[in-house]
Amino acid sequence: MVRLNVEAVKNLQSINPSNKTLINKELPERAIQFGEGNFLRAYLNWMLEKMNQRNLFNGRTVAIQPTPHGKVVPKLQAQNHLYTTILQGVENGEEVQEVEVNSTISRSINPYESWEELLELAESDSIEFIFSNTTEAGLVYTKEEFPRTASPLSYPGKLTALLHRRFIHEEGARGFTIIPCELVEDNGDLLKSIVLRIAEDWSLSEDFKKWIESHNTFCNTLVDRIVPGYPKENAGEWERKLGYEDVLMAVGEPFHLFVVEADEPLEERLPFQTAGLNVKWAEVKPYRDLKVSLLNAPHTLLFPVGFLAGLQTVKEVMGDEIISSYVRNILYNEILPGLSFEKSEKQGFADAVIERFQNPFVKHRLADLGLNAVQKWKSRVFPLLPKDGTIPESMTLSIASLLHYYRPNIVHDGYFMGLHEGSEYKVRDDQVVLDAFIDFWQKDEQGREEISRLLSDKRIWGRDLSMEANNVHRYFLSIQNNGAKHTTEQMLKNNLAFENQK
Ligand SMILES: NC(=O)c1ccc[n+]([C@@H]2O[C@H](COP(=O)([O-])OP(=O)(O)OC[C@H]3O[C@@H](n4cnc5c(N)ncnc54)[C@H](O)[C@@H]3O)[C@@H](O)[C@H]2O)c1
Ligand SMILES: O=P(O)(O)OC[C@@H](O)[C@@H](O)[C@H](O)[C@H](O)CO
Repeated sequence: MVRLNVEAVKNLQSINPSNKTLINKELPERAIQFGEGNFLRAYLNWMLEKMNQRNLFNGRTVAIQPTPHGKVVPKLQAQNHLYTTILQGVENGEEVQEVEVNSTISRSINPYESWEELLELAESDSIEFIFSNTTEAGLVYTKEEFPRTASPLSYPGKLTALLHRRFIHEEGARGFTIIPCELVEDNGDLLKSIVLRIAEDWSLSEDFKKWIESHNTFCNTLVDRIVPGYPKENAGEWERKLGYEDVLMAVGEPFHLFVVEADEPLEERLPFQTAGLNVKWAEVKPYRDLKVSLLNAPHTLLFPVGFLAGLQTVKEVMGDEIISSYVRNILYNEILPGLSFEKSEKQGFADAVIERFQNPFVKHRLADLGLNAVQKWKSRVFPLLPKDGTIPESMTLSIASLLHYYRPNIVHDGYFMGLHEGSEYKVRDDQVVLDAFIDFWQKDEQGREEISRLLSDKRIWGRDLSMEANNVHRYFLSIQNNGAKHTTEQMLKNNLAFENQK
């Protein structure tokens, strides 16, 4: 079977003239994107494609590999930077499906090999926008040297170097509109503050720092679309249908929401709404609170429980009577009451989340939700806890499950592999977190004292959770002895009995 590339698309277009992939259209490079992961490709690039199809944006982006271990850039290059987006779901009771080839990436750069090629983009007149998605782990301050002739390691380091090149290239140069898509609170403000801090570390001039402030716009954003990415289980089926091999196929749900908070009107330069996309130029916080609390936090909470119960995907979780009741308990009983939104609004959002979790086409793998889970606990779950700091029952059970899930079988550099019912899965998190769990599981036994010590470690959780040690230990033991499903069932029964007594 042929690999997806320009030739393959031309052949398809000769067979099927309704295939409108914009391969022949010369479009200027108008943006840089740090990150080339599934999400960015099935979300931002999909939106750019939609605009290009309507002659609205008329531009392409240059994709930058954010880390030295990236594997996507060579794949993009082997496919002339083309890949397929597959959106599937149920809307108003009707099955919907959209499959198209995305042609919005003009080229891709591995900055660790071609640093100067990246810096040259700073001198381009056509580039106006910088997008990014480097995960929560990428949007962080790292103290590092200014290597000048080689790429800094961090994303903000690369961005600072790029901005600096633009600043010194041309006096009074126009800056960029910088739109980070990482799921981090106040991502634009944070990125700007990190860039300014790095400029300070690197002793760059005051004029440069002023230019960052005055000539560049950093937007806070909120992104929403479930993108499980490559369809591992039925890739062959898709390739037979499509008529080509595509190792970068990205599956997602049709639902999408992009909230962008900008100091300047952007719709004219980025006509998302004109293209019919669900983009709001609005204050991010209310949307973010609702979405992170009712969609991301439940993801983070449900994954270890479902996984230990022998389930693989969110859809399977929703098909399991006990574990789906657990999810509903989290959503409706533990999270919803604490959210300060109008009742019908939060109820409506929660109902929609349940429907999105049930999407029969989206195979959102629990093991993927589990990447960087402790970081996600900190940013998504802890803000939901009651003021007195106590942890509700379902959440406590989730922590106990997380402790089991973070059990190393084989340790590698920067991650470890866990083992459950004969299958391996990857655990990635901050090194300090990984080290603490490696240490915990090396102990002769994981008793109450050890659990309490682990929970009290602020380097892991950012807070002391040891007051929940008894409860976590109880669930931890029950999962060990009776399994996660039975433990969940008991927890729900006890909870119900307790609720009925009140
Ligand atoms: N997949 C989804 O459903 C979805 C939906 C909304 C938001 N998101 C957000 O998008 C992020 C990425 O998801 P994805 O599905 O594209 O994952 P992915 O693994 O396909 O892509 C991750 C990208 O981040 C980069 N990256 C990873 N660690 C990094 C680090 N430490 N420093 C710099 N760059 C780093 C990778 O190189 C890659 O470009 C998630 O963390 C999430 O916050 C995902
Ligand atoms: O992508 P992650 O792993 O950071 O988070 C997992 C999910 O909660 C997340 O991807 C959601 O599906 C997404 O945020 C929906 O917009």
